[in-house]
Amino acid sequence: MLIRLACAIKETKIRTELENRLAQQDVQLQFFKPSRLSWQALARSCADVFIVSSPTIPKPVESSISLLNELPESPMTIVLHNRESSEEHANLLASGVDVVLYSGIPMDSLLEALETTLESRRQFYYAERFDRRGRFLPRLNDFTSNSRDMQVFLDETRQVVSSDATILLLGETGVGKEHLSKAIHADSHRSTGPFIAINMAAIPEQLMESELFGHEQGAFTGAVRSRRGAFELAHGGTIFLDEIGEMPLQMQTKLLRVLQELEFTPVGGEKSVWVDVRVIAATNKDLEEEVEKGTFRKDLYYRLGVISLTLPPLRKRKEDIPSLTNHFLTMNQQKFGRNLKRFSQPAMEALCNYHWPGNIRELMNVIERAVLLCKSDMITLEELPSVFHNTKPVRMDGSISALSMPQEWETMTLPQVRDAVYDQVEALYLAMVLKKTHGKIGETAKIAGIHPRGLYAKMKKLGIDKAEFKAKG
Ligand SMILES: Nc1ncnc2c1ncn2[C@@H]1O[C@H](COP(=O)(O)OP(=O)(O)OP(=O)(O)O)[C@@H](O)[C@H]1O
Repeated sequence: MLIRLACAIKETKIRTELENRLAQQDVQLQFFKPSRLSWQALARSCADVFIVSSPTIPKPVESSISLLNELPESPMTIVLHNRESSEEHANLLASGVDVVLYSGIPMDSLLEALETTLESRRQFYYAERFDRRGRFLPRLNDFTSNSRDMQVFLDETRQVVSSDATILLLGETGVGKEHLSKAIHADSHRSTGPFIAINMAAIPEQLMESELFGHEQGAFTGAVRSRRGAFELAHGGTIFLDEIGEMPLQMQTKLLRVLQELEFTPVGGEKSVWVDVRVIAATNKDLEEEVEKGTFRKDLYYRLGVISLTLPPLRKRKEDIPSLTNHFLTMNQQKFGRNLKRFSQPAMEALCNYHWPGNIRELMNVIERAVLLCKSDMITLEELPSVFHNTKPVRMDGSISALSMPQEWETMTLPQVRDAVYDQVEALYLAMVLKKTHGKIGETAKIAGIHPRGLYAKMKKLGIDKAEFKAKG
């Protein structure tokens, strides 16, 4: 992360020295004119460290300093004092200033003292990250798999961890793209830097530029304070751009430029900011198709996809379902203080036969629910949602099979049975039409009488992959 240093310094010599010495570091300097200083504007600069000459502080000093101390960044304040009076020095410290420096000391000593403050700020961020990293960030060694596809995938991933190249992670929703990108970050030489994730689908279009690149105060109505963007926050680490396929074309052009130069100008700003960031982008969209449709820039697609990795869906790595299930069982036992031994055999079989449209996220949720509902020390079929009660796998080859009437229906409610049957019928119908159209979405949607977007959503939910029908065509 870049450290923002806001200065309102009367001594020109100190200003010049600061500019010269800090220019090459991870420090972004902003100078305010001491003669026309607005304390409110200074406070809105979103700085990590303030350095001000004592005569610039409006009276009463205590309230001016407490205004800075209460800012969301919890900034540090350094006051340059032009007199060597220990009483005034003590008074400044008592009003909440972190460091008081006599401006008459040799320049080297002054800069050294300033450097110590900057270093403690770096440690502040490092400590924050270390905590989070220690508790949450997965490592690549945590990813073990019995599936051949997944093993190949993990070998490929290990080969690219140490490089700084941009990665494009592809795969259906919930397959673990963000989880994996955290592991790539934690195993890379950037692990002591921040990991910043930002989801393009979750940001309104008009705020996207500011979210990514920050803004200066007054840049637009409502921008009362300056704000850092995700790229600046990720300095020294990794930025994860989730749902990149949702990024509007205009922003794609800006992103492409930033990826090429690693330099950007915050909205409403004048100076460009340089950052050292590794970019990992992810999407569950077919970007090639988006390029063909003209909704995704071809040059950006190539730039992002220097290394392109596709995480297999859970239904294509069924060998891993038992170990993942047990992993989530242990996790939830700890979370809810339960002591459950295992899954019954029919329950585990049902989990393995299911087509998992929501992938690992769905599995995680199903296990959490089962742990909460379980009354004995073993999770049975009853504790799984109704769709698992018919363990017959849905056939995706387009052939129609008669609906089965499983024994479990005897104990299910009518709405539960209706849901289970409805999903099964929809899956069989769509598979039949996709087979006929050789996986063409537009044509299938037309026959089905629904919008292509609705068709995509249904296929995603039901775990239907159009590629399976293309191959057969
Ligand atoms: N290998 C794994 N081991 C344990 N938990 C995992 C694993 N992979 C994914 N998860 C968990 O599954 C959930 C979904 O994963 P994640 O958010 O990374 O998926 P995604 O592919 O990025 O989804 P989306 O495309 O919807 O953003 C997360 O809570 C994540 O922690």
